[in-house]
Amino acid sequence: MIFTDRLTKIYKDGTRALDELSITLDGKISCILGRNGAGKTTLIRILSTQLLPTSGKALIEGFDVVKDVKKVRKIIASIPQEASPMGIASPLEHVTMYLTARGFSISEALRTAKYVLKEVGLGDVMDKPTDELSGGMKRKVFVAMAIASNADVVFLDEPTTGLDPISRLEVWSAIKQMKSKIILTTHYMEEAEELCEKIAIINKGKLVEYGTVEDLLSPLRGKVRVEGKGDIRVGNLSISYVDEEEAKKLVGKGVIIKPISLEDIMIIKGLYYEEE
Ligand SMILES: Nc1ncnc2c1ncn2[C@@H]1O[C@H](COP(=O)(O)OP(=O)(O)OP(=O)(O)O)[C@@H](O)[C@H]1O
Repeated sequence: MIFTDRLTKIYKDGTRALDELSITLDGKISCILGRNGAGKTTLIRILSTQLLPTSGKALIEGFDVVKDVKKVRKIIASIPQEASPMGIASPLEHVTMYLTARGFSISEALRTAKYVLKEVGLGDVMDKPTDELSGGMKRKVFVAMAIASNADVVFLDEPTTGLDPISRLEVWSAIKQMKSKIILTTHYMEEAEELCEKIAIINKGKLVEYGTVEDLLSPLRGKVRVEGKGDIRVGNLSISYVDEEEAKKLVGKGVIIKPISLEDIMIIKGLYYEEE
């Protein structure tokens, strides 16, 4: 369980990236969803003991991320957004070295590394120097490290950013098979819907909503999204939410009708409106 109490981070330039964020993440896979700049990376960096909070408290499985750093580091694995692999080492060497550093025997590390690299779709390139791999493949090397770690809690900061659709599916499938508790940040709604038991939506460093996909979608239950008609403006788009019966009457009248998704929750919460 991950727990924060009034967690605040104010950077040196005065940016308040987290603003008294109190949250309990209790899902097997919990997602932190938010737009660019919402505070997701700041939260992950604090939880994974890479950054100190300005004030407030955060606990991972009961251990304080400031006072119990060593204990926290033992039970977590984290892939930072900006991680980049060492050029000449192969994906297999990367993952194997990482696992041996975490206490795996060499044979166990090799076996696990090979298995996980195949799972994320890097089976054919696991012996190549990583600097010969594409950007998306390099990203997958780090996702594979976190997945293979088998840590109690694994933090994945935007694990599928920059990946093509097939790679994204491979990573999703590997993530679903993990035994670890996972905290994942994303701004892809479909990723959160596909993977996450619990979702926390944050904006400007504050918690906007927390719950299962069903909980979050409940304000719009029974409705559909109509694009091309309505008072809600998202960029150049007019949007409204209407009952299915009402939507049927709009068919053929130059509108697009779509099922409700988490994106709509972001819209009704005001997170996708034009900036005032
Ligand atoms: N080192 C830093 N110094 C000053 N401000 C920072 C620093 N790192 C992040 N910020 C600011 O803190 C806020 C939150 O940033 P953060 O990277 O946590 O957001 P995010 O939700 O992860 O965004 P993204 O989806 O774009 O990665 C932003 O306004 C950002 O500009």
